[in-house]
Order: sequence, then C-alpha cells, then structure tokens
Amino acid sequence: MEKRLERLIDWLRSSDQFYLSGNVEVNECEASGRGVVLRCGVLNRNETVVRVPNRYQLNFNTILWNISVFNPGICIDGITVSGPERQLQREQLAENDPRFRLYGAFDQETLLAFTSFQLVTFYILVERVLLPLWFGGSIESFWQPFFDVWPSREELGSIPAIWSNSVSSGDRELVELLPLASQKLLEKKNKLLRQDWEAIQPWLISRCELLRQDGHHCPSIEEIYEDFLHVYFIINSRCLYARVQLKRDDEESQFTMVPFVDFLNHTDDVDQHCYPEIKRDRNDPLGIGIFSLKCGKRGYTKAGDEILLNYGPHSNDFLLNEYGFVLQQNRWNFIDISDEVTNLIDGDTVMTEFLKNHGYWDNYTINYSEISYRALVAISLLVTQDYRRIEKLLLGFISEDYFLPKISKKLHELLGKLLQDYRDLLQSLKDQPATSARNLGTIYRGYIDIIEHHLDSLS
Ligand SMILES: C[S@@+](CC[C@H](N)C(=O)[O-])C[C@H]1O[C@@H](n2cnc3c(N)ncnc32)[C@H](O)[C@@H]1O
Repeated sequence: MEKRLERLIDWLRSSDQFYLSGNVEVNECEASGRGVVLRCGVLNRNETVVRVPNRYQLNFNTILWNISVFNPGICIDGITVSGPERQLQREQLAENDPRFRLYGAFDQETLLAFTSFQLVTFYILVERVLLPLWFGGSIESFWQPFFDVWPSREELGSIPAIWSNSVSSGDRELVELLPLASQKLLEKKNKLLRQDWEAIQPWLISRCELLRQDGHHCPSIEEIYEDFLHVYFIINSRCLYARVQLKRDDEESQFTMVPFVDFLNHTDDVDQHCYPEIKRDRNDPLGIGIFSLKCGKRGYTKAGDEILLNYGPHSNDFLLNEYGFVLQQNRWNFIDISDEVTNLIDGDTVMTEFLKNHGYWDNYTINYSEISYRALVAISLLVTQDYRRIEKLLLGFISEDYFLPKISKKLHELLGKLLQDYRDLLQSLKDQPATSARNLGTIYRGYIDIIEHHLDSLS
C-alpha cells in the first residue's frame, strides 16, 4: 500500500492545483482500513487538509470529458473536450487504443440518460476491468493510481447487499437476522442495484463482444456482475456530495469521487471534525469545482490523532448497509418498531383506517432520548381507544403527557418483549466470529441500550 499511496500522491501532484498538508499521513488498521492521521505539527480550524482539482475527481462531468476524447459525437460546451484540446489529447494516445471503439458506439443522448451511478459504474468497469485485458495491460487508465488504493472485495464483504447478491459471499444466512430498519434499507438498495445493472448490462455485454472479436479473453457476464457489485459499493462508500448541473433533477446523481479525501473515516460527531468546501474553478466554469477538505472547530494537535469526517447523522443500520461498518457508540441509532406496533393493531380495521387517514400508520421508531410521536399516537389509540381525545392530541389541544400514564404498562410489555428478542439474537450471533456477525451484534447491543434506557425511565 505504501508504494501505491506514493504513486497516488505523485499522480495528484502533476496538477499545481493539488495541495496536501505536510502534517498528515495515511495509516492502515484492521478495524477501519486506511485512514488519515496527524503526523506532526497541528491543524487549526479552517486550515486546508487537502485540495483536489476537478480533473482528478471522478464524476458525471469528468467521465463525459474523458469519453469525448475518444468520441467526437459527445459534445457539450464547457464540459466535454474542446477541439484544440482533443488534438492535444489524441497525440498522446495510441491509434489502436481500444477505447476509440469501447466509447465510440455511444451517442450523446444515451450517455446523458444514464444516472451518475450508472455512468460512473460503467466507466470504472471499462477502465479498470476491461481495458487491462487488451495488449497485456500495456494501455493504462488515467485513473489507475486512484483505482489502486481502493478497497478489495473482501473489505467490502460486510455490506448486506453483498451478502444477498454476491455468489461468493459466505454471509447470506445473516440476511435473515437483519433488524427491520436494515431489511428496509437492503430492499431499497437491491432495487437500485437491479435497475442500474439492467441499464448498463447490455452495454457491458456488447463491450465484451468487442474484446472477444479481437481474440482476447473476456470474463463471463456472471464474473462481471461480481465486479459490478464491487465497484458499486466502492462508489457508494466513497462518494461525496457535489452538485452535478447536468443531472440536477436527480438527487441521487449529485456526487463526485475525490482521491485522498476518500481516505477519511467517519465520526458520529456532526460539527467538530473536518468539513468539505467546493469552489468553482474560473478556468473550468462548468466543472464540479475544486474540492477542499478543511479542518473543523476541534483542530488537531496530537500526533497520531485521526482526522475524521461526519458522513451524515447515520444510525448503525444505515452505516452497515451503505458502508459495511458500525460504530460501538452511535448517537444516531434508532429502532424501527413498526412491525411490532402494526401487528398489535392489525385486524382492527377501524383503528387502522383512523391512523391511515390521519397519516399516522406505520413508520414507528424509538431512539435513545425518545419514543417517536407517531409511535406514541398509535399506542395511545391502541390502549385507550379514545378516538375523540386522540384527535385532540393530533390537533395539539392536549399533550402526549395525558396518555403516558395510561400506556406505560403496554410500553413496558412491548419494550420487555423486544429486549428479550434482541438478547436472544445476540446469543445466537455469539458463536459467529466473522466481522459481519460482529457488526450485527453491535447493532443489537445498541438497540438494547436504547430499550434499557427507556425501561429505566418508565419504572
Ligand atoms: C470513505 S471510505 C474511508 C477510507 C477507508 N477506510 C479505506 O480503507 O479506504 C469509507 C469506508 O471506510 C470504513 N470506515 C469509515 N469510517 C469507519 C469507522 N468509523 N469505523 C470503521 N470503519 C470505517 C468503511 O469500510 C467504509 O466503507
């Protein structure tokens, strides 16, 4: 890894807009992979840790630029390569570079119809997996130094969508043990994976056909699907929010991938650590901009301190499904108790309809500090069946405090049952030493903390 890191930084240094603080370095540990630490000196509030120009970021725009070098039919003013620049770029390329054919078949409309995720995944698969198969790997992607520092398949094996979609995952049986919040996230992710695979699969098949026509070995589509899963979660776990004007109507497409910045690990602390800043580049007005990572309020003064970034206020269920890790302590944890509560009400159509009509059916949660208002409304109705007063509660004429003494016994019962279920699940996970099972155990331990806290305050 040391050599690959050196190569990455040399590559980035070929731009004079790149900056990296001399006070930081990358280190590696088993629990969180690569991370960035303070090597020496200090980092003060608002100081730049690293700055990466647009050209070295992988995103919808830079990919269009790179494809347009090989395909003159892709022409978007300010985004794709200009005439004189194309000439310059071409002079550096071999005439038989396979990308003239790999990218030549696209028309602009097709490319623009892809989401960011689809285009970035397709492009990385071509540049990282297919391109090295031509001419014994003698043609190398511009992005190779970036590709070389990404996590291996094994490192991403702790993500539930990998358990459920990859034939090589040994953790498939853990899907059954996922809590409801994770099951819902997994379902959503599986749907996106299916959609994106369907969108790019035909293009990958026809690109593989080109390889075969030239007499090269080509992986089967099943093998490429495994690469697709790997690349998909590399992107998913490393992308950073950035406006992509060409895709402005698609919220999910607003991201960029930024070398080195993507070495920062996550903290649940939202406003103390580093923060991103994107500045428009005068020389590249339609690009995403220059991406900087700045030091937050807390500053760093002790050598070895880890420089961190908050990925968002995410629970352990979310972190597991999006990134494949969990935190031992996480202030954003919550339990989805929708199934337990709806099961208690199910069968009573009047009550169900009432809650549905008022927008209070389903989606009930508890976090460390509170039982959600939605859950209190549903349980109060279940216990009291006092429709008149519940309407007053919803209109704000009475407070939930009126109902709390009446529902305390039911809450005790419900939380007591959940506590037992989670303890049983923890017990059944105890004999499984793998990281994925340990992560699930951490989620359930977080749930137990939440429930014990509420049971203490109810009694
Ligand atoms: C943006 S990358 C950070 C760099 C990454 N550690 C690497 O080795 O390249 C996000 C990934 O880092 C790991 N990660 C981030 N924060 C972590 C944390 N607090 N604890 C454990 N793993 C973490 C997870 O594997 C996650 O998918």
